[in-house]
Amino acid sequence: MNNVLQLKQLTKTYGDFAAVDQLSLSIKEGEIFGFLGANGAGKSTTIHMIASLIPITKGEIEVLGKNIVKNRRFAKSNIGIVPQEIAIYEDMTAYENVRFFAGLYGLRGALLKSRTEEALAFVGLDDKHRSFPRDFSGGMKRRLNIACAIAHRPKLIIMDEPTVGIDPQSRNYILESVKKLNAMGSTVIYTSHYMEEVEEICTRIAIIDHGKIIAEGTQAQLKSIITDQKTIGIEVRTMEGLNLEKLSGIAGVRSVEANEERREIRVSSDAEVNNLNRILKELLADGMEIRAVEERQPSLETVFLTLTGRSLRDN
Ligand SMILES: Nc1ncnc2c1ncn2[C@@H]1O[C@H](COP(=O)(O)OP(=O)(O)OP(=O)(O)O)[C@@H](O)[C@H]1O
Repeated sequence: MNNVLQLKQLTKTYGDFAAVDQLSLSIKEGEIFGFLGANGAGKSTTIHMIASLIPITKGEIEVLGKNIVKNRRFAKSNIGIVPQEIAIYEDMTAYENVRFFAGLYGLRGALLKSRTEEALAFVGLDDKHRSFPRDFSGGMKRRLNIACAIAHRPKLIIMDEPTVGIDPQSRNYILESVKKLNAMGSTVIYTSHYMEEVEEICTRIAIIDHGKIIAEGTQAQLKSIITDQKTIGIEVRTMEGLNLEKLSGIAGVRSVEANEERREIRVSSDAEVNNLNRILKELLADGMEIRAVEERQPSLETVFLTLTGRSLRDN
């Protein structure tokens, strides 16, 4: 498979501070690639350099094998960016907005018209051609923003936290759209603070911290990095009687999570500590009925926390 995007030692400095620090990465055709990082990790700065919105301090970016600085127009026509801040014109109709952005990418005439209509239909706004975005919900504005970025059918679509602050229905719609765009042949870079979204759609992930990639791979590969912990899932008949504090106090236990829906208790412990008997004994002593005990992979959240020392969400 060909590389759609290649970053070579990409660096962006502001004075002495490196927001992006010699970052190298290859993304292949057909991937949905996730950028995971806490606030300030350098995700947006990287994306802005890829989209030629800010200059590169050092290093190189290639889109479909071509240097983006030397082949500006080529790069632009092959990239569609959905920025973090919604970038649409409130005083233009939905149709005019998409037509305007598609026009910037060089589409003209009948093709401009058909692609504009196609993009609006794709995001489910085909009955809103003449409506103004000022009357739209947050989710509809996001969808319009996506239509503006995809009308020119770019090979690479970059979405910078497209689901922040929108209703669950629009969120699902956007996630489904990402999968559909990917199935139709676009490679996607997706950044999000929501770990579940990344787990649901991304084929490969880079964990970015302080402007560098600290880990990269498929979910299974990232999870296998965590070798100093083991996680067991204990399925119970009901959660009644569950005492999380008591379980957390058992020697070697690092975290305990209860999933009501699946009626599963997940206990992560130091790999070298054998505390399974003790855990089960405590549950039985509290009158719980155990249905199954299985080994589980750590969650992506645990991987992130272990590698970066901080949580994605609460900063
Ligand atoms: N124009 C600028 N001047 C100085 N520092 C900047 C500038 N733009 C970004 N930075 C700094 O670079 C670092 C990376 O910022 P960036 O926006 O890329 O992070 P991020 O991972 O996208 O975070 P977020 O999720 O908040 O968007 C931050 O510390 C930020 O303060």
